[in-house]
This record gives sequence, C-alpha cells and structure tokens, in this order.
Amino acid sequence: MSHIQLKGLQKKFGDTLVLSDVDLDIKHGEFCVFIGPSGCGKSTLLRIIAGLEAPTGGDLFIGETRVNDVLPAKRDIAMVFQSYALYPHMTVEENMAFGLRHLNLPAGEIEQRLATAAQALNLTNLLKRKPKELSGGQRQRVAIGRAIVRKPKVFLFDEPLSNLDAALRVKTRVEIAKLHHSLPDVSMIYVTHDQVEAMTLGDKIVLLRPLSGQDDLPSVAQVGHPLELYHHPANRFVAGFIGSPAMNFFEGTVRAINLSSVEVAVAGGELSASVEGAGLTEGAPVTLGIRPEHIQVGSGNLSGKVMHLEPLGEHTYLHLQTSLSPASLIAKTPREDVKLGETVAFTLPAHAMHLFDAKGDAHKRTAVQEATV
Ligand SMILES: Nc1ncnc2c1ncn2[C@@H]1O[C@H](COP(=O)(O)OP(=O)(O)OP(=O)(O)O)[C@@H](O)[C@H]1O
Repeated sequence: MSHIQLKGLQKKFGDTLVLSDVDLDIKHGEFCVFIGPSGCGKSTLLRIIAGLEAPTGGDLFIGETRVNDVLPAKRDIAMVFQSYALYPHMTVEENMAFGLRHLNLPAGEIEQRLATAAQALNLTNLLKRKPKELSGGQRQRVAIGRAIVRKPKVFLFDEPLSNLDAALRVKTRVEIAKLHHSLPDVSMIYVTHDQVEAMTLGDKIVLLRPLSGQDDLPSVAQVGHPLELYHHPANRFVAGFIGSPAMNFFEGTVRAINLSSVEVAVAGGELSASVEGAGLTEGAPVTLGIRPEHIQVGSGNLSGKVMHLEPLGEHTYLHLQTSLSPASLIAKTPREDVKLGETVAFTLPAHAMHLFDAKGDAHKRTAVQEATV
C-alpha cells in the first residue's frame, strides 16, 4: 500500500522552525499537491518524505511502516526534480535503464518496463537519442521515465515543470495527469508554486503557509479538493492565496445577524454576506472578501471609476476606484466595451461573499452557487 501519513511532523533548521505540526493523510493512489508561498517549506516536506531530510519531531508512515529511520533507498520512492540530471553520454534508453541494473532484473523484464514507460510518456521514437538531441520537455519526460521503470509505490515531483516554457508546461502537465491515471496504485506528491498546476493536477491540495514566529498556527493552512479551497477557503490566508487575480477584501463591523446572512458596515457602504453568523456579535470586526470574477459589472447600487484596464480577450480585468474602503478593487468581466475613465455600476452579490472573523477564520457560507459562482 502506498498510503502516506504524517503525524505532528516538525522541522527546525537550527533554531528556525520551518514546518510545524503537519498532520496529513495521502491515500493510496492519490495525487497530492503541495503549494504555498516561497519559503513555506514545500520542498523540505517533500525531502522529509523522500528521506533526504530528517524531521525534528513527529512521525512519518508509508503503508503501515514508520519510516522516520528508514534510508531513502529503502522507502520505495522515486523523485523527479526540476533539473533532469540525465547522463549526457547515454541514450534515452540507457538513461532510463540505468537505475534498474543493480536490481539484477532479467533482461526481458527490463525491456518490458522500458517499453511500457516509453509508451506511456510518448518516448518510443526517441529511445536511441542522447539528451542533447532532446527538447526540455522531452528530457523531463525521460527523467520521469527513469523513475517509472523502478515501479515505485510513491512518486515525488519537485517543481518538475519550472524549467520549461509556457507551452511545454501545459503539454507536460497533461502528460503527468495521464501518467497518474495510468498508474492507479502509485501515490504522487507534487510540489509547485503554480496555481494552475495545483488546481488541474491535484486530487488534493495541501496549502502551506510560512510560519511567522508570532503565532503558533500549524504549517498546513488547508487541505482539500481544489474546488473546496476555491469555494470554501477555511481562512483569509487561503482565500487570498487561491485565485488569480486575488480576492478583494474589505474590513468592517457586523451590523446585523440574520437567519442565513450577516450585514456588515464597511467604510463607504453596507454589504451583505450569505454566511452563518454563529459566534459573531453585533459590532464585531470582520473581513469580507469577494473574488474578481464574482463581481457583477453593469448594474447595481455601487459604482467605480475604471482606473486601469487589462483586456485579455476572453475577459477583461477592471481596476476600479470606488467609494468603499479600500477604494481600489479588481473586477473580472466578459465585457469588452468598458472604457478607461468610465464609471461603471456593479454589485457585490451576497451569495458570492466570504466572511472572516477577527482571527481570520471563515464563516460557513449558506448560499454558494457552485455551478455558476
Ligand atoms: N538546509 C537548510 N538549512 C537551513 N535552512 C534551510 C535549509 N533548507 C531550507 N531552509 C529554509 O527553510 C525554509 C523552507 O525552505 P523550502 O525550500 O522547503 O521552501 P519552499 O516552500 O520549497 O520554497 P520555494 O517555493 O522558494 O522553493 C526556507 O526559509 C529556507 O531558507
């Protein structure tokens, strides 16, 4: 079984705490993505799972076995890094077979594993080439192939696409997704700082936050399906990190708590959020959040002056100057007719609003229209 469990995992480098209280359950066959801002400990966590770094606290299990003290080579794990590290004097075939030599496998078995991996990664026609005769994307596929032929229980990827150009990234991302579907018994853990990779590849996203030293929050800000993090961010950090452009936030105080909504007074206006008000009191400080794509441009009781326009073809980002505070917000609209300097009406629909308490924790939303929101 390739079930991976982390319990209360901690990592310090000297006196610096880098990972705190990491509890994680990665199921057999799951594709799990670690994402988070630079320096939050993604690679360190991956290296701990690989056995290249020792945790300073907590337990790590692969299957039923506690592997804290098990050598990397005995963990049945393969790792693919950002740099491909192929042997330049060997062909694709030789590079891929290299790691199998010391396993004393029969020649037929090696051949069969090579053929299967080459086919899965679209490398069959390139087997006789040397790395210098390959594109970056092809080299990265060889590096993945070299890992596949070992038939590991767990695959670890550390930003494998970050050296590729935009078009190749998209292509190779699709290859990796297909690879995952063709290897249902292999668990995959993938580190990236690219949200699109995280959202499109992951069965599960683990969003890590950098530790501030001032609070004792754990490193993991939220774990869940990509759409769960998008629609139901557990706290303000997750809400601000997932989604591009980032969510707009407004500080305010609770004015009224209704059955399934909360009215909030913000500087320059009053807004409503369809959230449960349990635990809130009138006058409590809160933060409201709305994603640019959920602002309805064209009608409504609010208005904003277009200070900047970003027309991207399928949609346009409007940077609006409003009477709310903070005054500037970003709206995403399919409209192409909006002009710079124009004043547009807009609505901040209550059902699309997120509400966070003074600690930054989200209140449960009561009217999420996931298909349309
Ligand atoms: N060997 C080390 N000794 C001391 N500090 C380290 C060591 N390795 C990493 N760190 C520190 O630990 C923190 C986490 O590093 P890590 O590389 O895991 O972050 P990351 O989330 O993968 O970042 P990035 O997205 O920039 O690659 C950083 O502050 C880094 O400087």
